[in-house]
Amino acid sequence: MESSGDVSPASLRPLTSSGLHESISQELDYFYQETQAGEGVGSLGAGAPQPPQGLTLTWRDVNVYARSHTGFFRRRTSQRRLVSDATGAVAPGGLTALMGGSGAGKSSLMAALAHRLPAGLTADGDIRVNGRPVGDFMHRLSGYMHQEDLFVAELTVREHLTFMARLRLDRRTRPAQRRRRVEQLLRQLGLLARADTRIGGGGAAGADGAKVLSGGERKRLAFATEMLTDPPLLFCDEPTTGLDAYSAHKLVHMMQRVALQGRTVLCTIHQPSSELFALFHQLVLVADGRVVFIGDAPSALDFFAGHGYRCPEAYNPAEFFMRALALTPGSEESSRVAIRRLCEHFAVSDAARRVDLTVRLQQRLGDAEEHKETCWERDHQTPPAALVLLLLLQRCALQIRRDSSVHTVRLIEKIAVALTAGLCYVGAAALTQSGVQAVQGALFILVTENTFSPMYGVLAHWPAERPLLARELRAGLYRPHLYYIAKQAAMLPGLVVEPVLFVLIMYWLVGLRPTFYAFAMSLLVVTITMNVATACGSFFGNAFESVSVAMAYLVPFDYALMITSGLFIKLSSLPPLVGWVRHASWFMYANEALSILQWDGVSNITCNTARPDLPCLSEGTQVLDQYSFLPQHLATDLWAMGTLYCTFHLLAYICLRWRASIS
Ligand SMILES: Nc1ncnc2c1ncn2[C@@H]1O[C@H](COP(=O)(O)OP(=O)(O)OP(=O)(O)O)[C@@H](O)[C@H]1O
Repeated sequence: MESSGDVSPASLRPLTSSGLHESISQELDYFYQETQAGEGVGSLGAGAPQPPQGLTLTWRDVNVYARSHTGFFRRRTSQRRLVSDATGAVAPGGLTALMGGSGAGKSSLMAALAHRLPAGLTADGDIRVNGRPVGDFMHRLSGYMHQEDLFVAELTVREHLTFMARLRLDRRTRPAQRRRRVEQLLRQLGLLARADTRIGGGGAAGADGAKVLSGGERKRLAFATEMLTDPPLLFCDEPTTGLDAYSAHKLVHMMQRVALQGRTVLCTIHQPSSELFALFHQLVLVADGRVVFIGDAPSALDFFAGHGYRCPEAYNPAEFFMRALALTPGSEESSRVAIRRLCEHFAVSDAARRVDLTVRLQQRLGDAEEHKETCWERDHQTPPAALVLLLLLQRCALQIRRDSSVHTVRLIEKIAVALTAGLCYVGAAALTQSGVQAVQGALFILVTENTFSPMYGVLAHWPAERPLLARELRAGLYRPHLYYIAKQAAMLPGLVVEPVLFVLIMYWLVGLRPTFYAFAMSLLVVTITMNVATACGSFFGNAFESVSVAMAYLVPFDYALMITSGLFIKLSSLPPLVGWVRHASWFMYANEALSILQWDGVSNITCNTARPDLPCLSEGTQVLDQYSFLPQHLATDLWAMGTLYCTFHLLAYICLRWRASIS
C-alpha cells in the first residue's frame, strides 16, 4: 500500500484508454483546465477554512452487525454479521472501487468506514483517518453520495445547491464565494443548462407537467452536493446505478479527476464495463462480508491466477472478479468455502502485508498525535440556528407554493364547498324551530369541513419526507426542532387563509348572527379548529411508519371525536366508559363555542303555532341545553382547543424525532 506521499497521478493512470474515454476527456477539458489551475471541483477559494488534504483511510478487524427486534413489544433481539473482520487501507490521490456481488456487504462496510451507519446497523473495529479514530467529524471531513438520491422535488437545481451551500459551508464563507462555488459546480458537472429546472421526483415529468431532471442529472447533482464543501474524503455508494454507459462513464471520470487532485475517493460498484473499470486505480474486492483482495487490478488478476482463477483473454476483469466471488445458487456453502480460502491466501500475500504496514503506520501516527485536533475540526463554524430556521422555512414555503395540490386545488375546493353549502342554507337560518336545525347544521359543516381535509392532507406529508429528513439529520445539517418549526410555520398562512375564506363565504350566505363579535369570534374558532386538526394530523403522520397504518388508527379516532361532539348524542347521556373522550374532542369544543356565539342572549325564537303539541325552543339557552352546552363555556372551549393544539404538536415532535432516529 502506498502512503499519500508515494502516490503520484502518473502512477495512477487508468489501466486502458478508449475512444469513449477520450471523447469524455475532451468534453471535460474545461473542467480539467480549472482543476489544473487549482480552481476545480474541489476548491473553495481563499478566505474559507480549508480542510486537511491527503487523507489515508485505514480500518482493521471491522465487523458490521444488523440488529433486528422481534416478538411481542419487539423485545427479542437478534444479530446478524454483515461484514466480518475486514482490514484495509485506501490512500489519497486515487479512485478506489469497492467491488462485490449484490449483498456482499459493500454498502455496509462503506457506511461503517464513513461513520454513517444507518439505524439498525452497528459496527466494531478500528477505523482511522490519518491515524485518527473516526467520529462525528467525518460528517464535515467527508462527502457521502448515497445509492438512492433524495431531494426536495419542488426545488430547482440551483436552489438546492444554494440551500446546501448555506447549510454545509462554513458560516464565514462570503456570499460571493458561495455563489461562485455553486456556479462553478453547475458548470463543471454539466448542470448549467438545467440550473433552473425542478429536480422532480425522479419520474419523466413533474405532477404539473414541469420538466424534471433525468436519472443521470440527479446523480450529478448528488455528486455536486457532496462536492460543495470540497471534502478531502469522498464515499460514493453505487453512483452509477440506473445510468446508461455514457452517463456512468462521465460520472466516474469526474470522480477520477477529483481523486487525482489528492482526495481519497472510495466508490462501491456492481459490475462496471471494461471502460469504467479502467478508471479505478485500486480495488477492494468483497465477498460474503469479507475482504478478499486489496490492490490494483493487475495484481488482483495475478493473485486470482495464482490460486486457480485465470481471467480469459479480452474478458472484462470486473466481470471475472464478480463471477469468481459470486455465491453460486444451489451451492452457496462450497462458494463460501472457496471465498474463505481466497481470504486466507490473501492474508499471507505481499499485498496484504503492504496493507497491514499502512494500517500499523497510521495507527502509530494517530496514537502519537492523540490529543491534536485537526484544523478542520477546530475551524468549522456551522450557520446560526436562526439562519438555519430561515433557510428551512424558505425551502418549505417553496415546496408548498410549487405543489399545486397543496394550495391552489385546496383553495378551489374550499371555495366550492363553502359556496355549495352556503347556497343550500340561504334563507334557512331564521329564528324559528327549523332555523335552529339549519344553524346547527351549518355550524357542523363549518367544523367538519375545516377538520377532515386538512387533517388527512397533512398526514401524508410526514411519512413521505421522513427518509430525506432522517438523512439530513444524520448528516448534521440541522436539528429536528428547527425542521418541525419551519414546516409548521410554512403551513401557517394556508391554515389561516383557508378557514377565513370558508367562513367569509358561508357565514354570510347562510345568514348567521349578523354581529361583528359573533362573526369575528366564529372566524377565530374555525381557524383554531383547522390548526388543531392539522396538529392532530401531524401527530398521526409522525407516530406511524406509513400513511396507511396512520389512517387505520386515525379514522376510528376521529369517529370517536365526532360522535362525542354533542350533535349526535346528548353529552350528559354519554356512558361513562366513553364519556371522557369528549374532553379530547375539538369537535365538541368548536361546536359548543360556535353555538354559544349564535345562541347566547337570543330570546325571541318563534314556535310553530299551528302545532302546539310539538316541543318549542324559544330561547337560545334552551338550544344550548339541548346539546348540554353551557353559555359560560366559551373561554373554556378556546383554552381547551389551545391545549389540544400544543399537546398534539408536542406529541408530533416527539414522534418525529423518534421515527427519524430509527429510519
Ligand atoms: N439494515 C439492515 N438490516 C438487516 N440486514 C441488512 C441491513 N442492511 C443490509 N442488510 C443485509 O446485509 C447484506 C449486505 O448488504 P449490503 O447492502 O451491504 O450489500 P451490498 O454489497 O452493498 O449489496 P448491493 O450491491 O445489492 O447494494 C445483505 O444480505 C442485506 O440484506
